[in-house]
Amino acid sequence: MPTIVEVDRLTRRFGSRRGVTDISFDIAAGEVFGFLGPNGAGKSTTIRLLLGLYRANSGRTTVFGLDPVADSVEIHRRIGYLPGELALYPRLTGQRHLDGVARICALTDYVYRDELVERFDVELDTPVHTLSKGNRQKIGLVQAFMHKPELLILDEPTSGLDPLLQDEFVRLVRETADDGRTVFLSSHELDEVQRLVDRLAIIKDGRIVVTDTIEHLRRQAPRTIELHFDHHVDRHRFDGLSGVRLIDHTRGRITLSVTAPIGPLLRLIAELEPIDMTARAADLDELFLEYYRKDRDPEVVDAE
Ligand SMILES: Nc1ncnc2c1ncn2[C@@H]1O[C@H](COP(=O)(O)OP(=O)(O)OP(=O)(O)O)[C@@H](O)[C@H]1O
Repeated sequence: MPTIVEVDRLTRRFGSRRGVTDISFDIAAGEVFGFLGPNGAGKSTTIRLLLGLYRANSGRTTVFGLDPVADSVEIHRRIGYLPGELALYPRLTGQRHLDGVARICALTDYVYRDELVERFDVELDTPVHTLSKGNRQKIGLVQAFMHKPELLILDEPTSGLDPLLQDEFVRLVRETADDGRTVFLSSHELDEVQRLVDRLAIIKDGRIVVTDTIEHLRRQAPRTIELHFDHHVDRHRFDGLSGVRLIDHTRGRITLSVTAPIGPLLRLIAELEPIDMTARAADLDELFLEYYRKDRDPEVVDAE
């Protein structure tokens, strides 16, 4: 698969404030790539670097093999962008906004646009300042998708959408990827990212802390096992089992978090003869939160 986005040791500072530091990742054609991180992590800065709105202090990035600053016109023609804070003209209607974007993109086929308007039940005839946040967001979504761009860059795309429309959005992204087009999706919503993406990077304090597939992360994610006993069991029996952590211990109940292959633990459990056992599925949220939690860097760094 050709590489659509390439980011190589990119750094952007704002005076003494960190923006992003030494970040690298690639996105292949047809991939849905998640970019996840808490507030202030550096997601929007990365997007602005990809769009050529900021210049990097060091490192390199290409989009479709082109330079985001030097080739911005060509790149912008081939992408659909939904900004985190959608700027619309308050007095214009949704229809006027969509017509404006259609002109810029030289859109000739309106069938897909009309289909999206219907699917998302977009209000086209009232000035946008009278619309709710979710209804404005729907206009932004149609603007980004309607010309079937090769790459979609979506910053917090489902913010303000109700659960039904969030499901519709998931379908739209899947169709886009099935069509061989590429989606870069930035979010701090763990659920949204889990449902949608093939691969993700987690950014924190301006640095990427992990890049992996959802499937691989899920395999590493902790499972929770709860054991019930009608006799006393020494909780230290689980000490020394690699990848097994005791998270709770009350009379008759032991709760464990497990990240290793389950075999050795199951043998020990059988020996201890519990009266009941429940196992909860891999908890990706917990794994993500671990990455989120690890010590925070200060906002202000020494400018070199
Ligand atoms: N124009 C700017 N001037 C000064 N500092 C900036 C600027 N833009 C970003 N930063 C710095 O870069 C850091 C990353 O900001 P960014 O907006 O990229 O985070 P984010 O992950 O998009 O956050 P959020 O989820 O809250 O939108 C900020 O904490 C801030 O210190």
